[in-house]
Amino acid sequence: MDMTDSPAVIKQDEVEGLLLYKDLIPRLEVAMGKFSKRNSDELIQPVRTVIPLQKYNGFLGLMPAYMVHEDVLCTKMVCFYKRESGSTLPSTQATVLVFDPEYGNLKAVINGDVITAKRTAAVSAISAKLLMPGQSEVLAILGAGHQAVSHYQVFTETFSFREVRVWSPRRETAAKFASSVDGAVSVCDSVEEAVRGADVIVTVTRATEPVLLGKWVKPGAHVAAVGACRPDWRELDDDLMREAVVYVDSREGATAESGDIILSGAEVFAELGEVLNGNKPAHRKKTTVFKSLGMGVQDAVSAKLVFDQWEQQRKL
Ligand SMILES: NC(=O)C1=CN([C@@H]2O[C@H](COP(=O)(O)OP(=O)(O)OC[C@H]3O[C@@H](n4cnc5c(N)ncnc54)[C@H](O)[C@@H]3O)[C@@H](O)[C@H]2O)C=CC1
Ligand SMILES: O=C(O)C1=NCCCC1
Repeated sequence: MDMTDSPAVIKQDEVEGLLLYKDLIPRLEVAMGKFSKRNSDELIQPVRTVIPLQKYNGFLGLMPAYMVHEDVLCTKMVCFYKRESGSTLPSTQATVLVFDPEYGNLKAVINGDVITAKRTAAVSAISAKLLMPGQSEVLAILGAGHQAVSHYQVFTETFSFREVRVWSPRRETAAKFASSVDGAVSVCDSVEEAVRGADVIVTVTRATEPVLLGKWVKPGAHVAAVGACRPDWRELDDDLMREAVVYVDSREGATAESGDIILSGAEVFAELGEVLNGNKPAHRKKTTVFKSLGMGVQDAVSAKLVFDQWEQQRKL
């Protein structure tokens, strides 16, 4: 591609076909490991800038990242909203801009919704691979929207659960989710019913108050907590946050943005990257929480994969 060319525009259905978990997961592991080394000669990713859209109960997040080993410079722009429980509007909408790091020209405008869905789910799967109990048989998913679908896909592709359960505040939303995926899913009427005895719990809700209480969580279970990405929003209660060993994607992100961490006063034990680097242990036998906030480097490796494959296909 020449630097005077118009940028490629890569749409949602194309991204869907180009971004596969088998390619994404190892690259995310490398990127998170490098991030945790904090070597600015290799990788730069500041905490995202968040602009409130007060009139619309929303936020714009700007998520730039530069990664030398992948030679990728990009920024995601993601709008996310506090929605009513029954709203059918999307909670997040995203676009990723990819630049040539040498010259600064815009190379691609990529739909960011599939990237956001898949890279978030892939990172939760990495957390589970490291932290879930050895014999994990039951997966519970709280929330039944976009992230629930991508989490279901990668968790069932990567692990073998005997049972998968789902809960949503509206039963019909959970039932619709269950009938849309390939495979059996039990629809639960309460959070307690969904999580009792579960080995792995994924929280992918729009909740702003705790929905998952520590007293319902089996000791030793792993929780991948994906929602509640504002300092005053919660998905998990204080009991769970204080009893669990807490892992995060980025310490700076978590201590700036996670209501579950800030308001509970829970201590962050490690970043996933530190575990991947062998610098911190994975406490598989203890109750663990992975608090995900999302990182620009995760979008950057995803965008690079999509763009490289899009270019290859164009040459055929
Ligand atoms: N950590 C990260 O990197 C990312 C986090 N997110 C967050 O993940 C969450 C889920 O995102 P999407 O699946 O795209 O949203 P979505 O709007 O597609 O689905 C959210 C689901 O949450 C449930 N829900 C709605 N209101 C609720 C309430 N008051 N209490 C409990 N459950 C409720 C419903 O089942 C709904 O389908 C959101 O909070 C979003 O901001 C999204 C992208 C990346
Ligand atoms: O990383 C992301 O992308 C998001 N994180 C928190 C909320 C919306 C999107």
